[in-house]
Amino acid sequence: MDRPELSRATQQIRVAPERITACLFDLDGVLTSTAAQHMAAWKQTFDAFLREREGEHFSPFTERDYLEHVDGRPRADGVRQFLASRGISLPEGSRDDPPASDTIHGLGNRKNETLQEIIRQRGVTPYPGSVRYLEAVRGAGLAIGVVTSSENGASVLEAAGLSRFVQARIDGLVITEQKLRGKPAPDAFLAGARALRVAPAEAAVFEDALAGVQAGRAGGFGWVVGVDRTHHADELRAHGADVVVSDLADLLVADR
Ligand SMILES: O=P(O)(O)OC[C@H]1O[C@@H](O)[C@H](O)[C@@H](O)[C@@H]1O
Repeated sequence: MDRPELSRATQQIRVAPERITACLFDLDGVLTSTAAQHMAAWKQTFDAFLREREGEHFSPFTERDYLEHVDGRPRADGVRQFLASRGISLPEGSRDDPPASDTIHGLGNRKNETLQEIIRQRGVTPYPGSVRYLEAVRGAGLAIGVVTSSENGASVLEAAGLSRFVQARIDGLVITEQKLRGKPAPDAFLAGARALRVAPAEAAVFEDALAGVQAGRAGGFGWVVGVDRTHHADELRAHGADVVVSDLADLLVADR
């Protein structure tokens, strides 16, 4: 006869394949719901810029533009890549350009002002399934790192109450400081693995951005998990995800 209490007691929760000893999480859209806030800030910034330049009949910034050119990439790379897709080139400028300047960095800083205002209004929420997964990963004794292109990484983690899980953080500021190439290059994830003292083959990458899964694949990571919150699972697979889930809690499988 089946004895449910007994089988529950003997169930183990498996969080990742056996070879994995460390987990490297992207932040926006993977642990916190801030990907939508980034997208909204980029849309406001680029639409105002394009309207000013091209008049009322400008072609607006779309979700597709975000996924292909901006999502997951460091701020200035996103500006450069999106403008290039529209055949626009601006002077590079420098990191401390005022937000009003029409330079790559000025436009990036304009977006950052808008992002911070949106975050002030809406706050930062962690995905409940991601918190459950982080708890399970920590409980299983795996190391945890966050690898995000965002220069706001530390404050977003703190506001979401997730800093307590994180043993190593590679964020947009570290990427600039250490002159790492941004995603889709694997550099930031490789730096995360080094910080946790694991080989890439022993580490898992969790990413919602096409550029991010591409970086995980390029770095030779042991398990690349795509997180699909905007119906782009096939593209995540095509860019290198081994598995795609819609929520990290879906990875918590009972293993008897
Ligand atoms: O402008 P920030 O906060 O430095 O963020 C840079 C990029 O960080 C990534 O995490 C986001 O996916 C992108 O949307 C964002 O543009």
